Amino acid sequence: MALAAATLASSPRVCISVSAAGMNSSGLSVSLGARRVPGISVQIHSQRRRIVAAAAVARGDEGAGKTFVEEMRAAAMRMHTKDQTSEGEKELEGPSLNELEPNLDAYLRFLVDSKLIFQTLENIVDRAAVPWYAEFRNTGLERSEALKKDLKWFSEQGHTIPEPSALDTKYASYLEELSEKDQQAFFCHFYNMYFGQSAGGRLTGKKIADKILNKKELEFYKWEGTLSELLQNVRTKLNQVASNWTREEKNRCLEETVTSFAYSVDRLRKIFT
Ligand code: HEM
Repeated sequence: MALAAATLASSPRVCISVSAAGMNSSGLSVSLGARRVPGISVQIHSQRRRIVAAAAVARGDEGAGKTFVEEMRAAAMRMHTKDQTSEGEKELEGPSLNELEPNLDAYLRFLVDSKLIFQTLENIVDRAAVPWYAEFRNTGLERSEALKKDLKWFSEQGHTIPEPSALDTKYASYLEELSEKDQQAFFCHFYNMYFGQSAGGRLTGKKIADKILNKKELEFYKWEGTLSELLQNVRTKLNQVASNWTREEKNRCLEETVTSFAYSVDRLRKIFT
């Protein structure tokens, strides 16, 4: 099957190349490195290698003394396109998100999918099958309750709330599985979902609200307390936990950034199609 890089890469600000080579009839399913992830197909080997190599460079030269969260952030920034942030390294392929109109039905689907993923992350840390997950309960960054309120509001406005997409349903299962089998990789998703939402997620939400919601600020983009402090508390805890990880475990976490972006970028992209 022809390369479907276009599926994600030609969409606004999307920077992950996607291969359809392993698609099955139910949609997308391709192995991600050694791990098989149902639901999304991404050519990641070279990207993962680049992220780990860049992390090594950062530790050696430019970033000696970097905390692990700084390493995770650097890996995430590398996955951005240059127009998203000055630290982005990817070329923009296709039109910029700013040039496209968001679609309200698609945005509702995005909110439903986001609720599913945040709820999954929050359930996992609440259950704390791995004891240190409990450190990340009630951080103040939780988003599922806020999204519940937003969806109730849309429903009251007469909108039909859709079911979660098949892809994000699979992503939720993937996170459940990862949380049991690979704590380090799981925490990469945790980090990117919450920190991404507080940065680019907020910017995108504002642009969408300006265009199609008459500037209404959704609860999804509001935090109780001072956001910078909430983020800093979580950074501190993440650094504490990661201080017990081997270099190999840290690298596994960094490599997972590619998969985390693949799912989130796909979720975002659909708002504009
Ligand atoms: C439309 C798409 C996006 C835009 C416009 C965007 C933009 C940004 C911007 C402006 C920053 C702040 C850079 C700075 O500190 O100066 C940022 C940070 C970040 N973004 Fe994105 N981003 C997008 C998508 C994503 C996605 C899909 C993820 C991952 C799921 C993500 C994860 C992150 C993370 C982890 C940070 C670092 C936050 C921190 O250090 O507190 N971003 N992004």
